[in-house]
Amino acid sequence: MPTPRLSQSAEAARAAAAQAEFNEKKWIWVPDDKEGYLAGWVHNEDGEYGDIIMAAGGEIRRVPLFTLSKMNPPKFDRVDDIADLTFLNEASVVHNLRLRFGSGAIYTYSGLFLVAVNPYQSLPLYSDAIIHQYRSKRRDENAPHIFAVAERAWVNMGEERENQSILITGESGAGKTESTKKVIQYLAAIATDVHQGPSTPSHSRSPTLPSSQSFSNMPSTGLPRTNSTKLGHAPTTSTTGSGFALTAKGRLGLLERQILQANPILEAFGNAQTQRNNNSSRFGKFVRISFAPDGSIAGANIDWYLLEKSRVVVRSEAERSFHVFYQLLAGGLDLKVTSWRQS
Ligand SMILES: Nc1ncnc2c1ncn2[C@@H]1O[C@H](COP(=O)(O)OP(=O)(O)OP(=O)(O)O)[C@@H](O)[C@H]1O
Repeated sequence: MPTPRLSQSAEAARAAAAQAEFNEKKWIWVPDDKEGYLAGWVHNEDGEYGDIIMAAGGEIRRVPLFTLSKMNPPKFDRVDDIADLTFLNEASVVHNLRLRFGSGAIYTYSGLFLVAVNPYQSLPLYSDAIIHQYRSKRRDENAPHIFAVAERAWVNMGEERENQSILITGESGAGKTESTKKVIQYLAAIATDVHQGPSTPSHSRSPTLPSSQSFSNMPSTGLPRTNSTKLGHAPTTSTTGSGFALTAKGRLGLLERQILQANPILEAFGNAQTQRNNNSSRFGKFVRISFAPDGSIAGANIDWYLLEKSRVVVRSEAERSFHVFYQLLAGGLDLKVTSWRQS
């Protein structure tokens, strides 16, 4: 057996020490108004209450025992899949997401789901190189990522010959619209790969039946009143750049570009600055992408629901109307379009 490298043995020693320290005490999470949860250990239990020594500072807090949550051993820190935690409680989930976020990992699995924590800054996570890193890989071969979800849907479509859906949900400003764009970016790149050539890696077989994948990003209330846009016969006039013009294999096909470039138009008419989000979608969106038997994109359809039309005439003072009005004014005044679009 090869001798472990120093860094590996140092890491193992650190883990063993952390585990030994953990074993010495009854570690728990204490709810905290400011921090959410703080680490501590039980010093003394007395009926329904316990005296807890807080890990940061050594302060002793007397709290009801039912408010405490069990802590997972340190080997579970930064685990890729929350479902792997021994103690699956809110405090442990928040702790894991926080640790991961602190080291730049905004994505974490939770069983079949993917949790995305909005970084509110541009991270180098969506380049062509990263697309290739996720292409044809199983979920456990890479760190959690929205591309892995898109890849899984793609592979399932081919293997099961069934339509696939990806539901993206969250509160306003959580990152639903951005996540939807990343899924489309990935699928467009894959489809272009299929178009362009033979280097499709092993497990990424092309689907053998026409099929479709859909993504919805919908408000949670009300009956849908839908409108729909078909892509595939669109005029050749170009729209503003999508930011996804090229894949590592070359230029995207016309359809792939149309799908990506529809977003700025939709966002101009349906998005507005709110107090929570500078580019808030004021409508629900259902994107359907159809694939041809060879795996290339055959067409796309976008349904939209429940546009908040009242925003045109009434809104709070701190918010704005739909972007398009400001863009028209800016264009008319020969000014630069304001920076509502960040990507
Ligand atoms: N993965 C990401 N990387 C970098 N920034 C992001 C990411 N996701 C979201 N953001 C930032 O957060 C902002 C809000 O995200 P987004 O518009 O996707 O939220 P949303 O959930 O669609 O909100 P709403 O329901 O109000 O439309 C984006 O404009 C962007 O600045």
